[in-house]
Amino acid sequence: MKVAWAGSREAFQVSDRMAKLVANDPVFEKFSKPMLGRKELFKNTLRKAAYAWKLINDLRLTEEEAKWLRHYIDEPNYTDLHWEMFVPAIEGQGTKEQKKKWLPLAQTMQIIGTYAQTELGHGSNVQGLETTATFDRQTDEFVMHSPTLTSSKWWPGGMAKVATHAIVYARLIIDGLFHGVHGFIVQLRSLEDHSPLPGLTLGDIGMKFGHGTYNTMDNGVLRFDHVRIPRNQMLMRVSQVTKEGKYAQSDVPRQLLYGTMVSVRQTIVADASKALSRAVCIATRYSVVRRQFGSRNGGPETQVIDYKTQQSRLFPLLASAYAFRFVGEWLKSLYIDVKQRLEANDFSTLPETHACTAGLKALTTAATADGIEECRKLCGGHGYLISSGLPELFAFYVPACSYEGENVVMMLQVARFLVKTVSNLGYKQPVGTAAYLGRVTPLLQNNCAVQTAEDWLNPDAILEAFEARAARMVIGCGERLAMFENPEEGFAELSIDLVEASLAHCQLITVSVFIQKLNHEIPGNGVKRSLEVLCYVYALFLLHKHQGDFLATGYLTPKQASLANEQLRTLYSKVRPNAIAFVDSFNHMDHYLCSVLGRYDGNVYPKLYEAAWKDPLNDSDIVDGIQQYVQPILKQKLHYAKL
Ligand SMILES: CCCCCCCCCCCCCCCCCCC/C=C/C(=O)SCCNC(=O)CCNC(=O)[C@H](O)C(C)(C)COP(=O)(O)OP(=O)(O)OC[C@H]1O[C@@H](n2cnc3c(N)ncnc32)[C@H](O)[C@@H]1OP(=O)(O)O
Ligand SMILES: Cc1cc2nc3c(=O)[nH]c(=O)nc-3n(C[C@H](O)[C@H](O)[C@H](O)COP(=O)(O)OP(=O)(O)OC[C@H]3O[C@@H](n4cnc5c(N)ncnc54)[C@H](O)[C@@H]3O)c2cc1C
Repeated sequence: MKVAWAGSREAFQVSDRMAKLVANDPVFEKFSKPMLGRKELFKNTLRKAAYAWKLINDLRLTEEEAKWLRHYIDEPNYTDLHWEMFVPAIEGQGTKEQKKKWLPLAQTMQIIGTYAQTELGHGSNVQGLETTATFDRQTDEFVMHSPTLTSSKWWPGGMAKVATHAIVYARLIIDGLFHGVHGFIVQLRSLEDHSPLPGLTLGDIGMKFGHGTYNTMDNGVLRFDHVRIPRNQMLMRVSQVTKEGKYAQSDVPRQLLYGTMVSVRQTIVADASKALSRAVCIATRYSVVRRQFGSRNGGPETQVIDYKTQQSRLFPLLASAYAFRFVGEWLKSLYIDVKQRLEANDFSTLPETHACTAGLKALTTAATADGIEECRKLCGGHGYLISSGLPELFAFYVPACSYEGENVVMMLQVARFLVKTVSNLGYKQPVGTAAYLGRVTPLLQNNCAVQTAEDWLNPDAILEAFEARAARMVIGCGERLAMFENPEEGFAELSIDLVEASLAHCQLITVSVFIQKLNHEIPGNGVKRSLEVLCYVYALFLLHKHQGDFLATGYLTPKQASLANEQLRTLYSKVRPNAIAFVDSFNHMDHYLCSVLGRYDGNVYPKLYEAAWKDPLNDSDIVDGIQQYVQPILKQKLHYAKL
């Protein structure tokens, strides 16, 4: 199962080696992080990042190994933006000459970059950005300027204190004419003494949610006061500006300017299963250790994992972790394919890839963020302790619902793709993830054939149910949209239904990828059978949760919906004996989990007790402030005492 989770034996070995490397090196200790103040926390992260870079070079780690190393170090920092956004932006949007100049510098970290798109006043609406890049023909330069307070760049990770360069997104202006938003490579700091270059105001935007996690990152604010950069620092694969000030667009579609976001959204989907599996591992192990009620004749109480209600909250999350792992793997291969096509100037699959990355990013991050919080509740009161590992994980993870495309905004992008697909149905056969929309007639006419709970243990029945629900919701929206004279008005009016239809479409993708995975790639019958159980749990849990959709679209009868729920309860009993094996298969080491409740050896209570004593408040019996503020209260008889 460890191999099935990792994707291959080789992938398992690489990640396992890196996990051990990090866990066994004292530099990467992290248990004391929540006790550090911001400055210490940040410096500590800089130290770890520098040491990691040294290890990557000294040990000559491959790109894959380096990624795992950074993952297990488990502290967001400036290198995330450098590797995940700055470098890909140059790769995707730079010309050959630009790549030749900038990539070697970035790949050896002689320069450190960030991605400066969002502003104080605009994040989702990229076309609304206000920063200007005005071409000056006399000097062959662009003048970068922040004309308003709301045009201040706001959020870019690593920008406040570390990055030497940024890809800055700004409105291109030539001779007073606006030519849309483009990316520019801008140097921010001196490579000699790291001071901000003249004309730039740079700072940190302040502490964020949680304590020890995202505050390791220096998210920054940046303002330009007429800062000049050479013309050849505009990323010119999509559009070019000549030294005469002529603006030209190549055959490459404008959407490629958004290409870096497609790349990172794919990474975010691939990472969702890491965060969810981490929370599920902690909650499952603890649910086996924790006992409440049910003791008879002085015997042990019941393990909380044996309560059906605990299972009904935990096991769907376990199944979701596996589903997200497989859909992440699938999306990665889709993305690798589109990347190769884009390099060869084939843009045909970009719209579908954009819809998949946007929608699955929204689906997986929302379910993971909610899932981590559910795992905290599944651990009862102890889940609220930092030493459970869950509060920090939650604080780290929730912004994923907002960054790289706010989730609702992303679902609306999926909706645009689906509406377009439906309106083209007469003359363009949908392919890939939208192919089912080409079979609307049977999907709209046929109803579910399930008659017994057992009938739900059938991938075809499940797939058809999810296809019919999505098709009916999408087509329904399309029909209602057609009644509006102004399509944009209609889209806005129906946006709530459109977001729901998009979710149904994305859930269909996750369910069908899970089923495909079982059909083709699982080594070992035992592993395959166990994963089948999880696949059914995932699908039937979604069906139960959204049964309103399945019933309202008329595909299911209430009886069939309740048979699905009956089968789901039976499936929980099949998951129970393997629950620990399922979470051990994630291969998460204690160092990575950083959780007293999720320890591999199950030795929870002594370690919980021991962890409490490490709190700085327990350094002495009488702490600072007691004599000054508590003793006087005890010694005086004031108003309320007299009453
Ligand atoms: C416990 C601690 C654990 C710590 C663990 C640490 C582990 C470390 C490991 C390292 C791994 C880390 C990896 C992840 C890194 C993440 C870092 C996060 C940092 C965050 C960065 C950011 O947030 S950057 C800013 C992101 N901003 C956005 O996403 C903005 C969202 N807005 C948009 O994308 C767009 O503006 C829009 C799409 C919403 C609207 O655009 P616009 O108004 O121009 O367009 P239209 O809707 O009219 O669309 C036009 C046309 O284009 C199509 N289209 C839109 N986008 C794309 C695209 N991206 N690609 C292709 N096509 C696109 C759209 O569909 C339209 O097409 P039509 O055919 O015309 O309909
Ligand atoms: C931790 C973190 C790190 C980040 N790192 C970076 C970075 O490195 N570089 C960078 O450039 N940016 C970064 N960002 C910014 C991030 O990309 C934006 O915050 C994100 O894209 C969301 O945009 P917004 O803040 O403008 O949200 P808004 O769009 O203002 O969202 C507010 C609300 O409005 C709703 N809404 C907005 N538009 C619509 C619409 N059309 N229809 C319906 N509802 C709508 C949203 O659903 C949401 O509920 C980071 C953000 C965070 C939290």
